[in-house]
Amino acid sequence: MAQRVMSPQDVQEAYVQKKDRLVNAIDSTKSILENIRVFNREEWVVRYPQLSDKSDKKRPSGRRSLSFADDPLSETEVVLKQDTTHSISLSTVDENAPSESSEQSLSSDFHVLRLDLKLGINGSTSTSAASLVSQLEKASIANLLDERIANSLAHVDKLRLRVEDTSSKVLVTGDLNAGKSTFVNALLRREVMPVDQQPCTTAFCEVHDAAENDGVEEVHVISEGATYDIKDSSTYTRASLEALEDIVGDHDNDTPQPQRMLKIYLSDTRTPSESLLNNGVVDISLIDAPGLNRDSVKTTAVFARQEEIDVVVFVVSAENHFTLSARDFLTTASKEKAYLFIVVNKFDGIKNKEKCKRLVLQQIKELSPRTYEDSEDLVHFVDSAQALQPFTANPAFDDLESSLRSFVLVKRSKSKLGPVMTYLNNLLCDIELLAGANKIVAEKELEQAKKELEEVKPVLEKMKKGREGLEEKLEGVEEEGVEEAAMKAKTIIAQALDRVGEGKLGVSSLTLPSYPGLLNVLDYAREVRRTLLASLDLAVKQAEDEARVTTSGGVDKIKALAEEYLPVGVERNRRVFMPEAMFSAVRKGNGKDKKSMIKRRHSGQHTTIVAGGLAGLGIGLAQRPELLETTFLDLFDVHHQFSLHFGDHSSKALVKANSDDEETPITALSLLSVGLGTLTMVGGQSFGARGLIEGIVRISDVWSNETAKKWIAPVLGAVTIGGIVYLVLELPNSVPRTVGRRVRAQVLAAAAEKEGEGELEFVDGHVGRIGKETRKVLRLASWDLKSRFNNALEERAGEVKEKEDTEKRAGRAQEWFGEVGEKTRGVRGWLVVDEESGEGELEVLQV
Ligand SMILES: Nc1nc2c(ncn2[C@@H]2O[C@H](COP(=O)(O)OP(=O)(O)OP(=O)(O)O)[C@@H](O)[C@H]2O)c(=O)[nH]1
Repeated sequence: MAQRVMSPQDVQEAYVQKKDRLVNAIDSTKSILENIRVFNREEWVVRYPQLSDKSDKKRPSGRRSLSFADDPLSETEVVLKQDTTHSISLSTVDENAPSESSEQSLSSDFHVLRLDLKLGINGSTSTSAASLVSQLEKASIANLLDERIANSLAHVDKLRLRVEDTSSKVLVTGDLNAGKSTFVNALLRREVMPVDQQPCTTAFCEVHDAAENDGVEEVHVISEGATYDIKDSSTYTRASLEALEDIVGDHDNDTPQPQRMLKIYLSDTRTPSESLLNNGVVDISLIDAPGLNRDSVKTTAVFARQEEIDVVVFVVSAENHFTLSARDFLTTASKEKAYLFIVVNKFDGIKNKEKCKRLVLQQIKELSPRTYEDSEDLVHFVDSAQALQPFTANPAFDDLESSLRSFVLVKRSKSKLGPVMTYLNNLLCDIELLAGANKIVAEKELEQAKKELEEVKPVLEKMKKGREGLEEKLEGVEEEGVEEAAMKAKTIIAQALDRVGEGKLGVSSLTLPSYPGLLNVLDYAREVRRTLLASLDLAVKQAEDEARVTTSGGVDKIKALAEEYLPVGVERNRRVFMPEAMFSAVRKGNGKDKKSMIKRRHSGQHTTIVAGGLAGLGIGLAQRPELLETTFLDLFDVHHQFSLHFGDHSSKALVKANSDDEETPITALSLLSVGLGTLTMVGGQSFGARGLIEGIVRISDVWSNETAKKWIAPVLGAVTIGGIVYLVLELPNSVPRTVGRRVRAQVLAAAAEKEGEGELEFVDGHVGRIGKETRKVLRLASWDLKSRFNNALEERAGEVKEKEDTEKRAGRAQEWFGEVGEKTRGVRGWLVVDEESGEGELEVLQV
């Protein structure tokens, strides 16, 4: 207690410092809490940690299992450390680190921010709590936490007001006639309170600095039942200081009166360093309570318990020592409030002062041991009446006064700042725990996001790079396939058509019918025609089959590209390419092929590609009646012979045909020449066209000769008969040729009619159709792959974006919670200095 000589200024300064530190701490805590709320709302759902410290013998001390209210089953082993400032820090367990043995029993639960999440009746077992709590969503827990923080903020606001409130009340009480009023007057250095040898104080007289009442000295008698408000004059009646004696003593002592409350405003002219009321730090008000008697002990005891009473000054007469009621009160009060200041009054009149002191202290020791321990500060032997004498030195009373001032301030920091500090300290602990746990979550999430990004990002990059290549390759496959199919088709069909034109079969798999004899020559011609047409059909079919093979190859290539370009986990096209479904629409008319036509297998997850054919472009020639019609012309093709030799344009109009034939000059047109033309056709091989024409011209010369007219007719007749015979004999060979030529021409004509242009539309039409069909299938397959690829790309991009966002958010949260932890530790640092103070020592204030 060496520091008790500390000057009142020092005490005040220390108090002010402490108060300021506390206010700063409150403000910092508030801002931290507000930031947490904002962060919780805008950036990161703050998780509510649960630390279980199940007594696990194997678990090194300080280790806890960290889980979260919204996810009670995920447990992380953490180390809970408390440093010299009692600051809590959480860190994940480093298995390699040596386990430190910490003897401290660390609190691992929330004090202030605790959420009552245990909904069950016996929610104490972690399993039942876990199962109940797991039903709570992360967000709703965060909301609960937010609410809790909001409440706590409101409370902190109240605490701040309390800390900043500089008013402090000193209750003066004691036995009847102990000299309480005299003591109060001595403190005020004025005779304000009525003093009488008879017990006179019947009201609680609260003395304030007149500054609080605009400098006016007066008495406010608080109306019964009203809550005093200096600004509301209806709650009290005014009276002058002079009337005080009347008010206080204005009744008969025999009838108990309800305790009245008075406010007395006094100006204290002394300097703040001398004045108790106007001390510049706290607005102390003195309350002169009625003397303790049977009726008022309780009232006074209740009064003493009130929060705003910082110090209880107990006045006891040195002459009487402690009466029964005094003992009663002291016992109660010392239990309630450990801070009692005892004034042993009327000491001047005591003869054996040492004995008196000894006896009084002995009694105090019994009644309030803690007061006894600090008796040098807390027990004063004075004479108040003496102190009131002007111009008299009274060191004992001066010492009392100085002690009382310090005591008021120290007790004040105990009673007002202490609880605030404790609350704040607990709150800061909670924030540290919250920040520490959330930092760990953020770290984990960050790691997870990083790990996932490491997997997803390269895939995305590869896809991005591969995108153009894939498109190019797909285009290549399509073009190549179409080109190949078209080329093959062209070769096959054109060759077949040329062969048919020469009277040969378009494909080798068929055989021409054998010649049945002259009588059935027309049937023969019809049969030849049909076979030739069928061979053309087959050629087209062959071309289609080739296209199927080509397309199939293309589809396989696209599949290979899918394997190459689509990342793992993306669903491949599960459709199965069915080559027979290509060109299927054309086949519709063909009963035989119906089965192989369009097979849609709904079984399983396979669906067939249905490639529609191009209807009507010449396939199924052998079924077309207009082409099957066999006429005389199939036996003797007059038009052909005519155009062969004279190349007439009009004949060309009739038979849009063979442009390979060499152009011949146009001469006169006659039936004869047609006939001769027929001949020419028959003997085509041996005579040669030009020779024959020359012959005809020579014959025409003979025609004009008169003598020749006589023999020419029979000669001509014989030649004609011979020719006919020859023609008939030649029929088995000539029919296929004639029919073939006609068929080729007709087919070309029919196709051309359809197309309305160009002569080679039969071949080109089929080639175009086959190419188109091939393209259709390949395009569908590449489109599928492309869309799969693009979807996958988009998905990966989205995933990467999401992961990157998570990474950013978690990174920020980790940093942020780290900062909060640091800040919180800093704020706690300010408090700890104060917290370490002992019980009621003045030295605390010497920080
Ligand atoms: N000699 C001496 N007399 C004192 C002292 N203090 C008070 N007295 C006398 O004791 C009597 C009672 O004093 P009060 O101050 O009225 O006592 P109180 O405790 O306020 O009385 P109640 O309020 O009625 O209980 C008065 O006659 C005072 O003059 C003191 O220090 N020395």
